[in-house]
Amino acid sequence: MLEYSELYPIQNEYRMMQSLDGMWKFQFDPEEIGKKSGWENGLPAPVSMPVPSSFADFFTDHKERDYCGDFWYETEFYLPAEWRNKKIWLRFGSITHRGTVYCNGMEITSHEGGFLPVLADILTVAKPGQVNQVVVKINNELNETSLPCGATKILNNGRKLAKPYFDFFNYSGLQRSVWVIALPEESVKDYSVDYELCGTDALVKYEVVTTGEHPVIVRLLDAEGELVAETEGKEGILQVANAHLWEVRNAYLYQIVILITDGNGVLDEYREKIGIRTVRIEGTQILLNDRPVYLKGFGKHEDFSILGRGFHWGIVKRDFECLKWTNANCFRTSHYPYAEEWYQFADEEGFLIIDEVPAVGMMRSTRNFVAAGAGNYTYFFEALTVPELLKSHIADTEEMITRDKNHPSVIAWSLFNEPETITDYAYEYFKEVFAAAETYDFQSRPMTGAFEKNSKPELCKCYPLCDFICLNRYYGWYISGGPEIEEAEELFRDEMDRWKAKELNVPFVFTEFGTDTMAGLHKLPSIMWSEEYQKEYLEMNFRVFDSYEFVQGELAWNFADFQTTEGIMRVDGNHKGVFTRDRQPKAAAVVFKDRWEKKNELF
Ligand SMILES: O=C(O)[C@H]1O[C@@H](Oc2ccc([N+](=O)[O-])cc2)[C@H](O)[C@@H](O)[C@@H]1O
Repeated sequence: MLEYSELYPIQNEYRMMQSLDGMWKFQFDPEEIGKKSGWENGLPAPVSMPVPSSFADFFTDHKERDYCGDFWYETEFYLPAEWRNKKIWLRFGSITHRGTVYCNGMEITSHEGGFLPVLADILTVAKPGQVNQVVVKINNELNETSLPCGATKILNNGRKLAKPYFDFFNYSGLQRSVWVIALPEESVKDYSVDYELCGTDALVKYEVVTTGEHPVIVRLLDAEGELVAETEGKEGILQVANAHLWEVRNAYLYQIVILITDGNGVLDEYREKIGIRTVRIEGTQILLNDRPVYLKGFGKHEDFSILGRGFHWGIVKRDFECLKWTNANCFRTSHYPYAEEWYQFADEEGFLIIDEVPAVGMMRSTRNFVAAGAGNYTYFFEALTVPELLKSHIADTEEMITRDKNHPSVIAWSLFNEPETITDYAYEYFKEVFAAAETYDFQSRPMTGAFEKNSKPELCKCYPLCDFICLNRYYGWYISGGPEIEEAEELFRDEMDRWKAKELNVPFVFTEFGTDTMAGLHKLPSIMWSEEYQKEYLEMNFRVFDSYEFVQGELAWNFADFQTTEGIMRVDGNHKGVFTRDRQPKAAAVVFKDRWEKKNELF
């Protein structure tokens, strides 16, 4: 159980909030002198830096864009005098990858892991009715004891460089919104909901955690704001007659209202939109509200020019318009939990999400695709540092599930992407991760992970942990690409036949397949990297998917082109996007649009 509340901040009579988004001060600390020199009291020579944003792509110099090490942010805020009797917190949507928060010069908290909220209790140091200072010391180095995995190289001149074991750029900084929030002394800390359908009615089972002992009232309002159910107690069941279900691309949202009362009045109120739906696996099918659903969509990234991984509602809006245009119904938050607003919007739009922890790069290589491509065994889970990594993995899993567990859009947890899975060491490691994850989700959603090509049916030790199996496969790209595509299809079918022969009786979802494609490069006959080849590759993949009834979803890699570390396999980023980085369609987008229009998601 986390010590602080991960509930998304809201404003009402009892809860207040103030955004700290805007222009902050910023300073690199390559010599690591900040702490010794008292930078927690104010930065000596700062530049300006927008929040939320990654810092990297604002700069025009290599040393700044590729900066790896410690760096600091600073801002000020006025704390309203009327908030005097409240609990005061700073809430960072994330601090990437780790940071220490100071308020008025005092160290408040530290957090490891760059993709989940950080809460800092500043009650004892913040001054109501005055201007207060916030300083954050951040570090963006990669290692093998926290997620995502990588290494940090030190050049001869002492400069540090990130060496990710994955291909997305190591964007960092304050990439999500920052708030000051004021909560009542006794407040709603957390709540969970789960659903059961009984004919046309539904049961909403709930659990509420508060910071005190006073009684709790829970109400359910329909989309018009009319009361449909009410009950008392920190756990209980709300009965909903003629329930409107939250369906794929047809989202009906209720509002849950949680009140703490002391007999004289209300002490706190928390409200949030929720959707009534069930999700479970039965045989080879994924059932949403007891009906099979075929997943259609993409793996994505939080990635955009200039902002890097910085949150902007404009990107959310455009991406959902493009997703809807392709007739998609799902995406995977590869390879880390996204800003919370993505899930809120998916709840509204009726999109399904496979929510992924940042467990990527669990194969020792400067670029995991080199190791993956070569099939090299890298002894990853035999290192002495593995117990510490496991702790971070479980902590991130707890924080992700605690944060996202009430979103109707979230239908499954992905607990890894492309680790080494062929040893008993890997199995023992992931067994612990899955066992922990199970204890955090009130809805017991299906759990999975994405397997790369060395996780073959005969060798992979970890697939039995998964409720459904996700495969990342590149037959026709990394394997037998271009003129060899017919052979790629045979090899692909051969692997699928071997999975089929295992009679696992679980759904399979393709969580990656795709080709790098330069937008505007046309060639007849096709060559690899041309728009024509991307289409031919997809048509081949679709033939294979459609030959196996246990294939219950296809999430292409990637929704859009995205930035990566520089290297011999990437030309200004990864170009497997079906859309360009500025969200314009390549020819393949129409292939998806047509296929998914015909491929009705509900059977
Ligand atoms: O390369 C890609 O575009 C994507 O592929 C995935 O990694 C692989 C790379 C190479 C091979 N291979 O050589 O077979 C297999 C998998 C990663 O999950 C993803 O983050 C990355 O962007």
